[in-house]
Amino acid sequence: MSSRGLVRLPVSCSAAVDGVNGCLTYSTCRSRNYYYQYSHTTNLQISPVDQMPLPRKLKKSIQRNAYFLTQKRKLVPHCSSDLSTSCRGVPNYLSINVLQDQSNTKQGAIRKALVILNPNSGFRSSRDVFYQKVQSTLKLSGFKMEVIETAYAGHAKVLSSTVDLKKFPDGIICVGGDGIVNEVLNGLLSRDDFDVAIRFPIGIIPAGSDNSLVWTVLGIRDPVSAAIALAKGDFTPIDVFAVKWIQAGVTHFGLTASYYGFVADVLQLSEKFRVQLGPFRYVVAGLLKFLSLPQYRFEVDYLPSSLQGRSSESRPLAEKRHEQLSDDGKVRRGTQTNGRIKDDWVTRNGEFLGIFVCNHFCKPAQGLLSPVIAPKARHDDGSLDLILVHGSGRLRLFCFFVAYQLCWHLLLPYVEYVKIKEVKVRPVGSTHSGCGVDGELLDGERGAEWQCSLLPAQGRLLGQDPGAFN
Ligand SMILES: Nc1ncnc2c1ncn2[C@@H]1O[C@H](COP(=O)(O)OP(=O)(O)OP(=O)(O)O)[C@@H](O)[C@H]1O
Repeated sequence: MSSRGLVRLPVSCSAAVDGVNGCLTYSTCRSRNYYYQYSHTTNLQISPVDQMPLPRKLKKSIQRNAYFLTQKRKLVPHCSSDLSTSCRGVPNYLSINVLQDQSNTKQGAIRKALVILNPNSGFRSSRDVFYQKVQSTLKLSGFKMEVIETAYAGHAKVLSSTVDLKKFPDGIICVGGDGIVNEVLNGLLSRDDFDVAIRFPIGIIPAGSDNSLVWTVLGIRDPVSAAIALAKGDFTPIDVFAVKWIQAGVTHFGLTASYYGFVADVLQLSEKFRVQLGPFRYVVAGLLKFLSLPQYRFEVDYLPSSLQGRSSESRPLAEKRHEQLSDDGKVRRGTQTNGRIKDDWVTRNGEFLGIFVCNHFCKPAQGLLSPVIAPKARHDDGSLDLILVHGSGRLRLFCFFVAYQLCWHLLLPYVEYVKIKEVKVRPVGSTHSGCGVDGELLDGERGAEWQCSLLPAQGRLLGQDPGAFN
C-alpha cells in the first residue's frame, strides 16, 4: 500500500487518533480512501478502504465523505481552515484529513505553547472544548502544550506577564472568550520585554460567550476550525490599541473595540447575571438598560486618520511607547499634543447614545444575522474606526439597533463614522464614567477622561487571515 501523504504523522498519532474518535475513525488521503484502525496492542493500522472487511454501508459512507471533501477542495481552494464552519455536518474527526493535506503544516516539528484555559467562559464548556475537540488535533500537528486553568479573574494576566516566553516560543493559546485573550494581551504588554512580548503569538480556541475577535479577524467561530488554523502555523498581524484613563495614568490594551455610553452600561449590568445566564446575560442586561435608559453626555475630541502627524513615524518603538504611556494627562487644549497641532482635532460635544472605537469590523459570533458595527474597519490598517451615535431616547436607540442588525446603521442621519488615529472621550455630569474594552469594564471616577490610540507596533494572532488570500 502506498502511504504517500499519510504516514507523515508525528509520534503522538496513536494517542491523537484515539482521542479523536475512541478506537475507530476513518479518513481520506488525496484521492484515495483509507481506513484507520486503532488498537491498544498494534497502535495504528492503515489500509485502503476497499481492502478492508467493513460493512457495506460504512464503506459507502466513507466513500461519500471522501468524494464530498475532494469536491469541496476543488471548488474552494484554501477552504480547509473553515471546513467545519462552512460545512455543517462534517464530523470533527474528518478535520484530521485536512491537517494531513496542508502543505504548510509544520510536519514533524515540535511546537511549544502555553495553553491558558478559562473554565468559567461562556457555558463553562472550555474543558470539554479543549480536551475533547481540539487537543488531539493540536497534538497531531506537533504542538507540545502545557495547560494551565485559570483559578480567578486576572489569573491569565498574571500568567502571561510572568511566564518565560522562551519556554513557549510558539505562543500562548487562549481557550475561552475575548476577555481571556484581553487578559493575556495585557499581561504580555505589562512586561519589561515589551518589544518582544507585543509580537508574541496569541492563539484563540473560541469557547466564550461571544468570541468576536477570532470570528471577525480569522473567520472562525468553532473550536475545531480554530485548532486547524493554529496547526497550519501562520500568523495574522493585528493593530493593538491603548485606552488610557488620563487622570489616573492607567492604561489598558485591546484588540477589538472600546465603547462608552449605553453599551458600557450594559456590560456593567451584565456581570450581575454572568453565573445565572451565561452568554444570554447581554440580552437581558440590554433589555433592562433599554427600559431605564439614562441620558449620556460626552465631550469627544478625535484626530482623523488623514491628519496624523508624520513626525513621530520614524522614531523607535520603545521611545514612542514611552511617550504614549507617560504623558501623565498634562495635555492642554489649544496646545501641541505629542508633536501634533491641536487644530487638527475635531470636537463633538453633546448627547450620545453610544461611542464605539473599533479596531476591526466587530462581528458578533452570536445571532442569526451577524451584523457588523464598523464595516470599513480592518484589523491591520493602522487606524481606528470611530462611530458616534448622536442624541438620546429609546426610539432613536431602537432604530439604531434595528438598522444595525441590517447593517444600515451608517445611513442614519444621527450616526457619524470616521477613521481616526486617536480619540479622547470625557463623560459629562452624571454620565457613566466607565468604558468597555474587549468585553472588560474599566471603571473610572466621575470626570474620568479616556484617551484611545493605536500602538506603533502590531501584535500577532496565530492563524491565517482569510482576507490575506485576496
Ligand atoms: N477561574 C475564573 N473564575 C472566575 N472568573 C474568571 C476565571 N478565569 C477567568 N475569569 C474571568 O472571566 C472573564 C470572562 O472570560 P472569557 O472572556 O473567557 O469568557 P466570556 O466572558 O464568556 O466570553 P466573551 O468575553 O467572549 O463574552 C474574564 O474577564 C476573566 O477575568
